[in-house]
Amino acid sequence: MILECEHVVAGYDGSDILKGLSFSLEKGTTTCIVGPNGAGKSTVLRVLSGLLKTRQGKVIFNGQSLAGRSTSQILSLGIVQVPQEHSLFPEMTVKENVRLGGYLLRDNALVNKRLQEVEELFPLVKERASERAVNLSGGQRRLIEFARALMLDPTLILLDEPSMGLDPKTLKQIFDSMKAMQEIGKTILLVEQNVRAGLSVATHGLVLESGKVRMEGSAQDVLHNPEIGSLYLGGTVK
Ligand SMILES: Nc1ncnc2c1ncn2[C@@H]1O[C@H](COP(=O)(O)OP(=O)(O)OP(=O)(O)O)[C@@H](O)[C@H]1O
Repeated sequence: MILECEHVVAGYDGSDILKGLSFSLEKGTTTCIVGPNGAGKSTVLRVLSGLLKTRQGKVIFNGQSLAGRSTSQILSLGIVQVPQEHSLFPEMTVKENVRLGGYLLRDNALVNKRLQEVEELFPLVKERASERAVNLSGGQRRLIEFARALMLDPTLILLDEPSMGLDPKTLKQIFDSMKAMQEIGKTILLVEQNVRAGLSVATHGLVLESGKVRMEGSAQDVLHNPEIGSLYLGGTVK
């Protein structure tokens, strides 16, 4: 297991949102977290990236506890998050934005090597290298955010609703690029409102309800579970 969450309690102000959450991620898998609004899906990602501290329980990543670690320490350990809102610097070029993803490396030769690897996986990085990020479409910006996240060669990539606001054609590119990241061995934890598409790209599914795991299993099992189907997939999600 690359990540283990054990009885995690976490929340905001006076209220607990995650109420004793336990789950684990196997290396190289893609897990899609689904569940109703407010279930705590994004909160899970915030805990794993260190933006939110746990109140109880523990998170073990690659054999090490995340307790007391800052967001940049967690980045160095190999967990990187692509946030829900777009996060490129609009006036900087694509290449400058992607290079920034390697800011913790402090070794120019290594940054250049990583940039080359990332360009191979995401040709758009090279094709639009000197374009300012502001000139890209929403889907292209998302791909560049994925590319930037890969600069540290992370073990675990957290994706918070990456398809938000994108048209169906662009959506396919986003999901294809997740598959490409899977193929190079990355472990992915994905929160996706587009439940069917999210579970289709994933190997595992985790159903969250009121801050607890309602069901976990293979993505196909979750996708075809009649109860889950009627709750989250019935009619509204294509
Ligand atoms: N910064 C915050 N301060 C206070 N409460 C918050 C904060 N962020 C989220 N919450 C609350 O925590 C609960 C869980 O939020 P979270 O974003 O994890 O849900 P979610 O499952 O991702 O749902 P959604 O699909 O609506 O994004 C919600 O009730 C939300 O209002």
